[in-house]
Amino acid sequence: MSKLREAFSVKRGDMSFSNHLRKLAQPIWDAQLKHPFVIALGDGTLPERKFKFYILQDARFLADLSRVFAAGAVKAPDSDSALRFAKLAEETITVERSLHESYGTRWKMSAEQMTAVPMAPTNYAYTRHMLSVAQAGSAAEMTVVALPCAWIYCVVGRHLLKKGPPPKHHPYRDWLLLYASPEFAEVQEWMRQKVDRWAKTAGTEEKRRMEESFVISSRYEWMFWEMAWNEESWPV
Ligand SMILES: Cc1ncc(CO)c(N)n1
Ligand SMILES: Cc1ncsc1CCO
Repeated sequence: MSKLREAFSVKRGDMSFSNHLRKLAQPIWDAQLKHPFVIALGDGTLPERKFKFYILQDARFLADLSRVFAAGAVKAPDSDSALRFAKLAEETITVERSLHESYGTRWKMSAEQMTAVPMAPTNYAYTRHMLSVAQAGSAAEMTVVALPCAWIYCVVGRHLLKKGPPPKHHPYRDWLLLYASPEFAEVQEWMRQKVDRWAKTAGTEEKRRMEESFVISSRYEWMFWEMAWNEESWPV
């Protein structure tokens, strides 16, 4: 596109709302790819202890993300969207259960022991943020608050596998393959379509809330890596 047409289309506001959101959060997204946890996860040098901390927190995170999708099924304005959110709620529980099974065996922990792990501060704050927006907001706001989860993991997964599939002996191979998969990419594509559609009829105030929720969720995604890297705990 020529510079002139580019400037013209921006002026006319041709950019989709989801791309507008991503642009707002771009510095935060760039910072994730440089986070030491993400780099070490990709090259396989991440200490198992930190990975274990992350997976145990993430299992609890996914249980709440599933509730956020379930709220989407309640709020969806049409039955196709309701069905898709209900499926996402189900799939998220399935992914959470498979974490319990595979890593439970590896670390000799029962499902009860895994769910009894207390949430670290950042995980608690992030999931409260999502649950509160999902409960108080519209279907569009619910979708936006959960969009960085699906979209950032897709970007991170693909970034880490840019140079090709992980070798058979890579300790975090399954994780990388899950998030770099086309099936996972489809989740954020569908959510973006919904956001772009619903943003067309959203008011100025609602759009402002969507921008705020998206940026806050993006920040919490960065903070989740930081939480796991530092094995964060409650100060008192
Ligand atoms: C913290 C976090 N964000 C996003 C995903 C992927 O949805 C995940 N598994 N965990
Ligand atoms: C968004 C998301 N994150 C982990 S599982 C899931 C739902 C679809 O696999």
